[in-house]
Amino acid sequence: MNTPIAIIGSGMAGLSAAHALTAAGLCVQLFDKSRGSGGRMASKRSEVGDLDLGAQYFTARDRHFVDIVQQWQENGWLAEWKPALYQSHGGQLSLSPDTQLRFIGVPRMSALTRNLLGELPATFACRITEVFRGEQHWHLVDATGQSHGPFSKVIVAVPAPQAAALLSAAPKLAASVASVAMEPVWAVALGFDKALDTPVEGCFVQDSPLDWLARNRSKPGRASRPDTWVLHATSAWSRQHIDLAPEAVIEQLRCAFAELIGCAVPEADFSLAHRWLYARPAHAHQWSALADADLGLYVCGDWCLSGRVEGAWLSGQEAARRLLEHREHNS
Ligand SMILES: Cc1cc2nc3c(=O)[nH]c(=O)nc-3n(C[C@H](O)[C@H](O)[C@H](O)COP(=O)(O)OP(=O)(O)OC[C@H]3O[C@@H](n4cnc5c(N)ncnc54)[C@H](O)[C@@H]3O)c2cc1C
Ligand SMILES: NC(=O)C1=CC=CN([C@@H]2O[C@H](COP(=O)(O)OP(=O)(O)OC[C@H]3O[C@@H](n4cnc5c(N)ncnc54)[C@H](OP(=O)(O)O)[C@@H]3O)[C@@H](O)[C@H]2O)C1
Repeated sequence: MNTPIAIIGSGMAGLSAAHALTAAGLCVQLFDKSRGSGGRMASKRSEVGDLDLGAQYFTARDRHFVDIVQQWQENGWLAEWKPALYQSHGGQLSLSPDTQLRFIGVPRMSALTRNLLGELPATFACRITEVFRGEQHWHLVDATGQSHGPFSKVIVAVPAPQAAALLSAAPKLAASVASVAMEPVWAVALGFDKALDTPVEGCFVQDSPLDWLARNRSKPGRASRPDTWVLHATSAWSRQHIDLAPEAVIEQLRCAFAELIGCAVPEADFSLAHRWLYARPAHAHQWSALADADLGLYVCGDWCLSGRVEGAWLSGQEAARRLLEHREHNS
């Protein structure tokens, strides 16, 4: 049997690499520090239903990604989201329809990555802290000190600041990855027993602590009651308020929401806040994926490209392609 390939991170990039490698007949083993797959495409189960706190939707522009998105849609894992879209500039709210196709996992964003995970071998609640190479093979050590291996190659598919810490075996690679800054985002969910009196279902926001807001019930497959909303702060606001208590974040973003939405906003009947420390890369890159192919160490993630779901998928594909290419040349 093949010595398996370790993939650290079961977000879109890690799952994309896993699919490309298993399609080529190789064995993979995924590891994730969370209890499930999906990473920043996660959805939170709550008393008011599932809430997509990270990625809100995604677009498909690359033709390979367009093709796979179509397959996922045919499998019933995705739906198109057609919200009544608004924009807010300087406090002025206006309708902002466009023709962009936007996709979401159904019945929650994380359903897509759960479907992609399928039966792939994966170890969850396992934070990898060390990646080292023995004489012939790679081994991983987790936060409890347990070691995992042997593996023929390793793909690190986690946000850049977390990846850099795992790359001490390849100092040049580690230095490139460590140069990538990622920005935080505070996300807040609000639930109202009595629906808000507004036609807004999604809104791109400028000149506010908020960057984006979405109304859950406008998304296919979501509960219609209570009326729940997800608000994202800008990265600048999130950085400035990084250590603010969640209750204070909720109140400040609720006030910003009330100022722009153009209808009465009562106290929320439900609220929660989630802090994404590494939400998006500070700058876009055109790296696709990074590697020390002779060592057998590969790095991928949205931050190698656009900082979007599409970029994460493309980056995972590229890491797998480079691994397979190197393997072929050396066989
Ligand atoms: C608030 C927010 C809103 C967003 N909105 C959009 C949007 O509307 N549209 C869009 O296209 N994109 C959006 N994005 C970006 C999108 O979510 C990401 O581009 C994409 O999900 C990244 O996938 P990834 O696999 O590269 O990384 P991740 O999803 O971060 O996956 C990395 C995985 O690695 C795991 N991990 C990390 N360190 C370790 C370790 N040491 N050991 C084991 N496991 C580890 C994590 O638990 C995680 O599951 C948004 C992101 C956020 C945070
Ligand atoms: N919050 C986070 O941490 C994020 C991390 C990574 C990505 N984030 C957001 O994801 C969205 C995905 O971008 P894309 O796939 O390119 O989607 P688009 O819908 O095309 O949006 C891109 C960008 O364009 C502006 N925009 C698009 N449509 C409209 C419209 N109808 N009216 C007004 N503006 C529109 C908008 O940019 P602004 O700078 O104007 O707000 C969109 O952001 C994308 O939203 C990322 O921010 C979040």
